[in-house]
Amino acid sequence: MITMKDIVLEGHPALRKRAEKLTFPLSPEHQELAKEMLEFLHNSQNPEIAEKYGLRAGVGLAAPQLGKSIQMIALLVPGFEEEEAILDEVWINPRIMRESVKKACLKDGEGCLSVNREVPGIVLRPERITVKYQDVNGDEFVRTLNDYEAIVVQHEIDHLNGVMFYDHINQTQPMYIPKGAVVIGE
Ligand SMILES: COc1ccccc1NC(=O)N[C@H](C(=O)N(CC(=O)NO)CC1CCCC1)C(C)(C)C
Ligand SMILES: [Zn+2]
Repeated sequence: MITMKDIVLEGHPALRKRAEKLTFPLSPEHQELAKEMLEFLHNSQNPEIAEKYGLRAGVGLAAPQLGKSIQMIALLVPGFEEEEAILDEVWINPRIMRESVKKACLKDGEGCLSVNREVPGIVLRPERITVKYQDVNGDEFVRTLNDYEAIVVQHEIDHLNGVMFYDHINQTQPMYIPKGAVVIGE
């Protein structure tokens, strides 16, 4: 099972490379990796397992964070109360096709499973995105997301392009939120 020691930290080259597109059918190794990545997120959101293995509660994970420079991300965005998760899946070769002009940000900024420090600052991202991706079988999907799930997906796709969340923080005014931006978590 994947635990925190398998997740590379900032400074690892895989976090600053463009990840390779995958072809289908996926190799058995890549099929197994997809399963393990989603299982890590489920484990990390299970209080007993997370406690036992010291897992940070993850909502998304990108293959480069495991040192694998391939275009694969796992997403587990919980629903509200006990309803099922909003996103519980692995996306291959995701590509943002459209993005809104309107921006959104998390009130308290972002963190990262590969960053073991607080990096204060607002991370502005398009509030709504349309993403094309393939599932582990190679079937193609187009999906429009907004708000929190759009932020998670953009954070993970950034990892496939060697981008870290703090690359988006305005160095001169890190806390500045432009007028008209949607603030999530208020
Ligand atoms: C169940 O957990 C939650 C429930 C409700 C709100 C938030 C969370 N958890 C998170 O935001 N978790 C973050 C996360 O997984 N990531 C993913 C990551 O590092 N991917 O590479 C960072 C988030 C920052 C914005 C979007 C993803 C960490 C870095 C704090 C572990
Ligand atoms: Zn991250």
